Amino acid sequence: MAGVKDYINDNVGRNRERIEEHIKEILRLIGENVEREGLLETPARVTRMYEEIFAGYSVDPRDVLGVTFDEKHEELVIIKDIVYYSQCEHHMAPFFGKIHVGYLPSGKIAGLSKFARLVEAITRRLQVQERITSEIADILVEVLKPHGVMVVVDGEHLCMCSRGVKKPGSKTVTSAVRGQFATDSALRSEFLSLIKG
Ligand SMILES: Nc1nc2c(ncn2[C@@H]2O[C@H](COP(=O)(O)OP(=O)(O)OP(=O)(O)O)[C@@H](O)[C@H]2O)c(=O)[nH]1
Ligand SMILES: [Zn+2]
Repeated sequence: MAGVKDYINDNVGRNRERIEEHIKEILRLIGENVEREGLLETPARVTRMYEEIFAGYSVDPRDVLGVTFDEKHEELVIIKDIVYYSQCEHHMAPFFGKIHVGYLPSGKIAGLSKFARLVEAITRRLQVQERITSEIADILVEVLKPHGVMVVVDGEHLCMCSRGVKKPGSKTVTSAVRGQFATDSALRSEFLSLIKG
């Protein structure tokens, strides 16, 4: 498994030639001329792109929160507007949007950049938006053991825009609440109003 900061899919690296060959074959099968100039490098380019967009498989999301600090602050912390790009597992089409994370620390905080790294590790895979939302919440609960966590994700799914039902601009919003956020509606409202601003 690659180091946390490498963020590259090492399976793709190991299987580069075979992946390139399969992409070439798909191009042939859709009726393309794989010998034309514009496509000569495409299998290699797509393979390099897979190294990036599927980098999450080479990172254990728990590891990115490895560095934590003991801190007395036990009130709301919000990291909002974390942009993500993921690939839907049904069509392998991109979906993207913003992720907002709030938590109530119980003596342990994580470095702010680690929340964005957690998002990267979870979204750079084949995913559904609901699972992204609950995985972020559950991993934060597991590692930081906070009093509560709330995660809100919005997403625009290209499989609903450029194909299929063709509804560009429609947004999916998902949320997950854990701990105190599940029982305290004022806390949920505070979080929601702060992520709007
Ligand atoms: N719940 C959920 N569904 C998703 C997500 N990404 C894509 N989908 C949906 O996955 C479903 C797959 O449905 P299928 O009927 O098997 O596939 P399809 O024939 O291509 O469906 P259409 O998109 O309706 O043309 C579609 O309704 C997609 O909109 C996601 O993150 N969460
Ligand atoms: Zn899809």
